[in-house]
Amino acid sequence: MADIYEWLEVADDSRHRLGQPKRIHQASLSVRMDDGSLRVFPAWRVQYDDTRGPTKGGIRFHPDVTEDEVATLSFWMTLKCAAVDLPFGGAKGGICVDPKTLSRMELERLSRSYIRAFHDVIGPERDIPAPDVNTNAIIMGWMVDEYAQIERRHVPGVITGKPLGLGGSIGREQATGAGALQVLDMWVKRQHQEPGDLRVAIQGFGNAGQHFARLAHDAGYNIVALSDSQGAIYSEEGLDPAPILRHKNRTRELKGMVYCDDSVCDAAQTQPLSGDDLLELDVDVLVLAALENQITDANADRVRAGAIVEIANGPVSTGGDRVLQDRNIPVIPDIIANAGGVIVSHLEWVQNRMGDYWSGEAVEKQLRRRLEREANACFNLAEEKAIPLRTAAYIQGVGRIVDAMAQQGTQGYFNGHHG
Ligand SMILES: NC(=O)C1=CN([C@@H]2O[C@H](COP(=O)(O)OP(=O)(O)OC[C@H]3O[C@@H](n4cnc5c(N)ncnc54)[C@H](OP(=O)(O)O)[C@@H]3O)[C@@H](O)[C@H]2O)C=CC1
Ligand SMILES: O=C(O)CCC(=O)C(=O)O
Repeated sequence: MADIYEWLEVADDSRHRLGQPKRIHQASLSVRMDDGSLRVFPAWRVQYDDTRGPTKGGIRFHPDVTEDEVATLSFWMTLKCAAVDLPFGGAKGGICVDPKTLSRMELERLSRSYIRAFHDVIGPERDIPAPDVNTNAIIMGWMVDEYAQIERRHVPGVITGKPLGLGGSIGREQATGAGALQVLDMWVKRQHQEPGDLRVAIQGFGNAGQHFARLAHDAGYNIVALSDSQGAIYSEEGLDPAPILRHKNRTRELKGMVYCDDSVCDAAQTQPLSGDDLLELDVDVLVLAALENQITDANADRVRAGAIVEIANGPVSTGGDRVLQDRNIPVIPDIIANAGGVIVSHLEWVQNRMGDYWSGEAVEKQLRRRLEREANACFNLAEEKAIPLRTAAYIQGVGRIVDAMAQQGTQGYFNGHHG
């Protein structure tokens, strides 16, 4: 961050405030298992900065979740919301759990217990959770219901990414993938390239990766490789994500696709691949849509992609970024590339507060307009100053945050402003 602060001549007060999270909430969630035993899961909600508005960010269920990880993710949420000019600060939540080992009832009890633990620190004007890794609309539905039961009233604006029947927004489900494709399209156009000429490999086939793959395929990109946590598949001829998604939903893993007898899958041309090998394929675009630290200083010198799109948060480490910069491999950074999700979450929150709901076209139009404006501003700044796209995106986000801090005056923060 030091270079960003130098660029913007950020005052010491703001540097101190942005140097650590404003609030870290921790809880131990006791959950009754189906067999009668009790398990306790560590959980966090970290609210990094609320200068520009209520804090916003997803909740992650993963066995590797730690307080440090949630805090880092909450910092990136703060930068992301500011970089695309949403009236939100940044937060993130997490539970250290492998949700794949839980039954549906156990998962529901765990999700509800998260809300009971953090009920007092979230709310539509305080902190608004949403889905992230291994959480989805169904889980958000349980959570918003738990919050309503505690409050004894409907409060749909407390959580976004909900099912439509509980106040969710049309378009939120695919928003992260759709936004990432829009940003990639804009970048491709600036390079005077055509989607049909580009070979794309995608790491991660969950909410963000699946929708990106489907929409990119429809837009003419040639998807040659896909991976999930169990392995990868590759086809020189190109993969059609639709039947692959059906297979994944049926079997929960991609790699068996090679041997499946789905008539749309040409097994002869689809080969298995290791997840690590996917990262080193000779492709035009490598899309990272799984977890952090996938490209580091240990493997960045073996990347052969022409460009990288970060749909995941932090998939390229600082060391990896340095190597890619030296090798002139552009990285379209997470806080712009994956901002479609939180942009439509904002639209959902606005609809909840108005009590009126919009068509898919209206949501899509607003998403496109905001991303076009903010991604273009980032691309222009990078070009004008000859700086990496990530530096430009950070300048865009941090600039707005420190301006707002300056406008607050000097005393509010220290007096426990906003709680
Ligand atoms: N959902 C959203 O709206 C947003 C998500 N993001 C970010 O996008 C990323 C993905 O999130 P999301 O799609 O929601 O999460 P999901 O849980 O829906 O999907 C994650 C995907 O990553 C796969 N995966 C996990 N580990 C690996 C690995 N080592 N190699 C390859 N694939 C792996 C999972 O495999 P498997 O299917 O086998 O479990 C799964 O397919 C995260 O970084 C998240 O923070 C960012 C903005 C918004
Ligand atoms: O939709 C949201 O509020 C946040 C999604 C998220 O967690 C993210 O953008 O990383």
